[in-house]
Amino acid sequence: MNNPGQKSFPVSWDQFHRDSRALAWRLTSVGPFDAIVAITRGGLVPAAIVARELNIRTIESVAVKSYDHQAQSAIKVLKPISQQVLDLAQGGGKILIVDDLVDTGATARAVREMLPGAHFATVYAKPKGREMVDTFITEVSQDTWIFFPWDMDVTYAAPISGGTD
Ligand SMILES: O=P(O)(O)OC[C@H]1O[C@H](OP(=O)(O)OP(=O)(O)O)[C@H](O)[C@@H]1O
Ligand SMILES: O=c1[nH]c(=O)c2nc[nH]c2[nH]1
Ligand SMILES: [Mg+2]
Repeated sequence: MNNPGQKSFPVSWDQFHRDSRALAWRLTSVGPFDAIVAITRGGLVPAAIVARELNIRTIESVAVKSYDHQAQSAIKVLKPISQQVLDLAQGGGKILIVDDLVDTGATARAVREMLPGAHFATVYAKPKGREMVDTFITEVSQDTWIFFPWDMDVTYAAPISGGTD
């Protein structure tokens, strides 16, 4: 989670678009894919960009929420993957799962279990979750918080040397 001692890695819309396009380029050697499953909500943005680049028109979403239950993190499925896409995977269709990042890997692990043969791609990865991802673009350290453009606003930044101007 986001603690005061963490490093920060702010990402602009422009950078996110470039990094998502780079992900699409990397995925060209893995596909073609029959469908994308975007993990909401953060995965919706890279999924749209990758779908455009790779000409994928069947796009499904899955919503999961992780929470701590008696010191064990559990996952609740808020919106499951449609039967149509599960059938597609069962019939040999190639499915691409997309999220914005993996951190601990808990979200990725849960969604992978729903689609064991799918290819899992994220734009960013932290070390703990990296092994859950097949393809990603940029790795950041575990103590870094990634700030996505849809979570930010333009605001004043204090000078590096301190002071107010
Ligand atoms: O690897 P993990 O430790 O599971 O963390 C990664 C997940 O956390 C964030 O989503 P979040 O659940 O905060 O919801 P959001 O996408 O709606 O912001 C992020 O978008 C990933 O889906
Ligand atoms: O915006 C976010 N940035 C992160 O680094 C992160 N890790 C888990 N969930 C996250 N959300
Ligand atoms: Mg998410």
